[in-house]
Amino acid sequence: MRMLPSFGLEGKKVIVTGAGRGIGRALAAGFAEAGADIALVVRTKEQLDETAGFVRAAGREALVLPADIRKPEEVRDAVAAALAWAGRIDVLVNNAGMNIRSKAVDVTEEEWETIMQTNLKSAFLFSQSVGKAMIEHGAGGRIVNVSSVAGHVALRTGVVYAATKAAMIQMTKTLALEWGPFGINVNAIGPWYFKTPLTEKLLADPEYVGAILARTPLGRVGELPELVGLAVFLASDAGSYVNGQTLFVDGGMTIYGF
Ligand SMILES: NC(=O)C1=CN([C@@H]2O[C@H](COP(=O)(O)OP(=O)(O)OC[C@H]3O[C@@H](n4cnc5c(N)ncnc54)[C@H](OP(=O)(O)O)[C@@H]3O)[C@@H](O)[C@H]2O)C=CC1
Ligand SMILES: C[C@H](O)[C@@H]1OC(=O)[C@H](O)[C@@H]1O
Repeated sequence: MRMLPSFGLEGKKVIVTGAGRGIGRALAAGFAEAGADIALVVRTKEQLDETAGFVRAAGREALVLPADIRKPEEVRDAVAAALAWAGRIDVLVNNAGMNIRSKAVDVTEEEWETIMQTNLKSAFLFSQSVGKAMIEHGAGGRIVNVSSVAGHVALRTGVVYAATKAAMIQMTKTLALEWGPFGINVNAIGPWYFKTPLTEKLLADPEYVGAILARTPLGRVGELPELVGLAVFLASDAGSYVNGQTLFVDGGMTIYGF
């Protein structure tokens, strides 16, 4: 028996949500470089088309699926279209997410609903549709949820966002328990700061970056390939016995006591 399993994703059929920019675009490009064909889901079609270009430049196929994942019917339609295109789904990456950085006393019900629907409900509905298809197909599968350090430690970037990311961690464990018997691994990654459109304004503020680095043992923010490598590992043969875990890709931030 070989002692080094494959870290590749040759021929795998993958759905990446929030693939229009930032972490989702990096994940889609990295998964394609690892050999996967990618169904890309996001609202802004122009950004989706750009990401599809990266996937095709890696020699892989890309399916562009414009959708507002706050709408359950659009989630179900996207999964159905991906299944019709690929015949099966091997990996689901629940990446799409957003934040409204309000103080708790200022959070409106509309903000609550938007953040919850985008970050948590959509991830569950995608998991439910894809999980059903994986079980019916009978060949197992992988689900990788993009949570956050905010789901594990307290940040100053909003209580509702934090609640969605903590819920993702528990949803990961529970689905891993329920779907493990079907050979479906469910894991999460918990990023600390990475430079994307979601965080670029914050990371442009030297004082804010100083506060980040003061809590980060590695003394720097992450680079997107460092996050992609972890996600590919979880989707690959090399990660086949990891299930129900949340791996923080955070430079050591979540272990920083004093
Ligand atoms: N960047 C960071 O430092 C960190 C990010 N994360 C998490 O990583 C994930 C990606 O974040 P990041 O890349 O930085 O964010 P970006 O804002 O750069 O990208 C978010 C993506 O999600 C999509 N999206 C948002 N709302 C919807 C919707 N309703 N329907 C469909 N697509 C939607 C956006 O596309 P569009 O607007 O076109 O719909 C976009 O493609 C998020 O879950 C975030 O919480 C976690 C920790 C740290
Ligand atoms: C690290 C967090 O997930 C990230 O930091 C921010 O400011 C974003 O809004 C997210 O909360």
